[in-house]
Amino acid sequence: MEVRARAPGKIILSGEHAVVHGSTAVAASIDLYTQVTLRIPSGADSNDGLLKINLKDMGLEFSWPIERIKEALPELGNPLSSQPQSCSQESLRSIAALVEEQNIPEAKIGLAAGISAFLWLYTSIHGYKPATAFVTSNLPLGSGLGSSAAFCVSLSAALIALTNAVSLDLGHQGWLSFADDDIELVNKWAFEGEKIIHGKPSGIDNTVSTFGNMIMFKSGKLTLIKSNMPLRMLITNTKVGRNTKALVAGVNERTLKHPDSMNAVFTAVDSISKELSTIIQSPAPDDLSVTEKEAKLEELMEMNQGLLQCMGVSHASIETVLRTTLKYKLSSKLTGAGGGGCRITGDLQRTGMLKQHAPVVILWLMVYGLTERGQVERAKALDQRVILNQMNSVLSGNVVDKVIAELESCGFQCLIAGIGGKGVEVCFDSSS
Ligand SMILES: Nc1ncnc2c1ncn2[C@@H]1O[C@H](COP(=O)(O)OP(=O)(O)OP(=O)(O)O)[C@@H](O)[C@H]1O
Ligand SMILES: C[C@@](O)(CCO)CC(=O)[O-]
Ligand SMILES: [Mg+2]
Repeated sequence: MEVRARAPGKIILSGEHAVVHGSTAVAASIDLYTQVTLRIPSGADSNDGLLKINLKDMGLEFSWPIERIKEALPELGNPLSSQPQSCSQESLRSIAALVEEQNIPEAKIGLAAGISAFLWLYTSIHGYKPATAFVTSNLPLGSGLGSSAAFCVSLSAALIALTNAVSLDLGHQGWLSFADDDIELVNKWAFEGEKIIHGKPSGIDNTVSTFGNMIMFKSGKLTLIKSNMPLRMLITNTKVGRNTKALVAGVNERTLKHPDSMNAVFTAVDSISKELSTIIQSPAPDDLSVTEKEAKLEELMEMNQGLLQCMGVSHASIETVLRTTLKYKLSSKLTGAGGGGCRITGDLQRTGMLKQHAPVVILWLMVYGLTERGQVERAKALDQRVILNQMNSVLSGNVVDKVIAELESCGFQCLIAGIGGKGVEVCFDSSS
């Protein structure tokens, strides 16, 4: 039996961190994916009695004799794939011991969290069957683009697809979506995996990776957003090391120290996310309103970035990107968990995690109307005379090319991502 599953990464347009404390956030899927191929051997083909995970991009493989897993996690003999379970502290300790036996290279120790989530999800859903999971991804790990969620969602989808808990057409050619109830199950299992990696996730990352599109999310509930604006994002990767779990814990600590002030910050973020989603969804009847909407979105983004600074999750490298884009009158904000304040960076350095984690932080800015493709889209939406004026001023400066060149000269990486595409899908057909 073999199945492939793929799940997208995400950007958060507004509300990261505050969403963990009950505020509204807005997120969209991006066209970068993690893919998991799960092979469960049948009959004589025993896979040597091993459970394996092969991280193809990194050339790493980890494996455990099934007997060793049985001994470490004896309570998982009767897996209940239709009932997502949280990993107990005791199971977490047993899983940590199984992961430690693998001697993960020091430079890749951040992978331990992902491998732990794999062991929990696999054994909770399939019990003690030998199998191999192959993983590939074009998302940077630990960057703010939801690599952990895309990993947990694609893994959960592949695992669930090979159980009786869902009904899928095994003869279908090409990529296939889950039915409504089944997709909820994938999302719930993925959330259990995210809990192992993040500590205290809000669930926004696994939800947007599962359902795709653009979503508004608050206290575990999602509302799909239909954007009436062709948004494009320039994502800048500052390549500064960070880790979501530590950053979320840092905001939590600050909230315990200054509950009233931090709650006021979270309330402000809630309003920003709500206003942002109203603007994105509102119809654009005339030229002026499109421009006005863009200006308002930029302002809201700037305000959200200021509040993220209050939460202590910005970073000197993020400030450099902000200053650079501001020179071209473009607003940016960090997306995802951010880059760590001085105190958290201190903690990370002490535990050696700064060195060990994939070193990236992402920022984004709107480039609607500023790229060549954006010009075409704007041309469709706006009056030709107005466009010519705007195009002239934009093209003479060639803003996006200039800002990208300057950001890259600082050592950052830039990419323009498509947003709001499909969520998780599976495929049983090895030819596609
Ligand atoms: N393809 C993958 N293979 C194995 N482990 C992965 C993979 N993708 C993510 N992970 C696990 O997730 C961790 C990164 O998760 P983390 O939440 O810190 O960052 P992120 O999800 O990229 O960013 P954010 O949560 O801010 O969006 C990695 O260190 C690893 O343990
Ligand atoms: C920082 C955070 O808000 C988003 C990470 O992408 C954490 C979460 O919501 O789980
Ligand atoms: Mg994550």
